[in-house]
Amino acid sequence: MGVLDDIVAGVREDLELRQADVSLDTLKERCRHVDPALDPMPVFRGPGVSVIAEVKRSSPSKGALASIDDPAELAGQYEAGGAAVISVLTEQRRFSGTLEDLVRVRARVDVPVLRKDFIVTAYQLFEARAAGADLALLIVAALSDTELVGLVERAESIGLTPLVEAHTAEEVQRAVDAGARLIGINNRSLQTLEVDPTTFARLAPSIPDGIVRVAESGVRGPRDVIELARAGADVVLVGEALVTGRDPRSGVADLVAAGAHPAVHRS
Ligand SMILES: O=P(O)(O)OC[C@@H](O)[C@@H](O)c1c[nH]c2ccccc12
Repeated sequence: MGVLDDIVAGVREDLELRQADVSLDTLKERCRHVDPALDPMPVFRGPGVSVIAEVKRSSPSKGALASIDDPAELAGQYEAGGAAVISVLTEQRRFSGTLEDLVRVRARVDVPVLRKDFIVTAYQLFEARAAGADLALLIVAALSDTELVGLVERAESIGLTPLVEAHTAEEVQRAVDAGARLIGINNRSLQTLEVDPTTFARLAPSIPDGIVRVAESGVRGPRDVIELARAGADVVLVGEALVTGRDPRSGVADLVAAGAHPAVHRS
């Protein structure tokens, strides 16, 4: 069993417990009382490379990265540094995140918030929206075509912008066919956990014009942002470098500055 299957199996177990506790109808009711979702697409489509800054305590590949006792404070720093969107990992077993982290982040910042998790059922989309999320990650490799199409549609119908993550040309095609407007290329394989920084540049050309391109994982600093901008990235998603760096606010600001004039760098 690959790492992804293993993680999803754990996610499904935890999900069953929550579903026994809170009904789908209750979640739908909560969704009616949260503020309407924010749309990240205008900023993503605007000039420069947007930065999605991630609240990430640990990962299966690296173990503990940062304790992050106050995720809202960290998110506030990211926002002050110019992050377009805050990503919050809510997976518990491998990434030490919770939905409560997302609720706290949402209460602090004014920019859109992404629920980063292993979403396999509509219930999790309603959970995300009820917690105040504006975007939700959908990982192509974890889903059948029918599931992917259904979750993209469901997300859109409740105001969530799905970020559809692919790792191969075939997965990019499946994301496009599912109607994704926002596609992430993950430089880290969720099967082997290896980062190959050339993955984005290799696959970006297969994403049709008009779809927003997100480069995910392995971004260490401004130079990588310039490289990815040249390769066609509209957005970069960065976790580890920011949570382990000295100052999250200036860390984000440096990435934003590097991506501010991508046309100059684009070959
Ligand atoms: O910490 P990094 O290397 O900057 O990567 C961030 C983000 O891309 C990574 O956390 C991620 C990308 N896709 C995922 C899917 C599930 C969990 C985590 C991820």
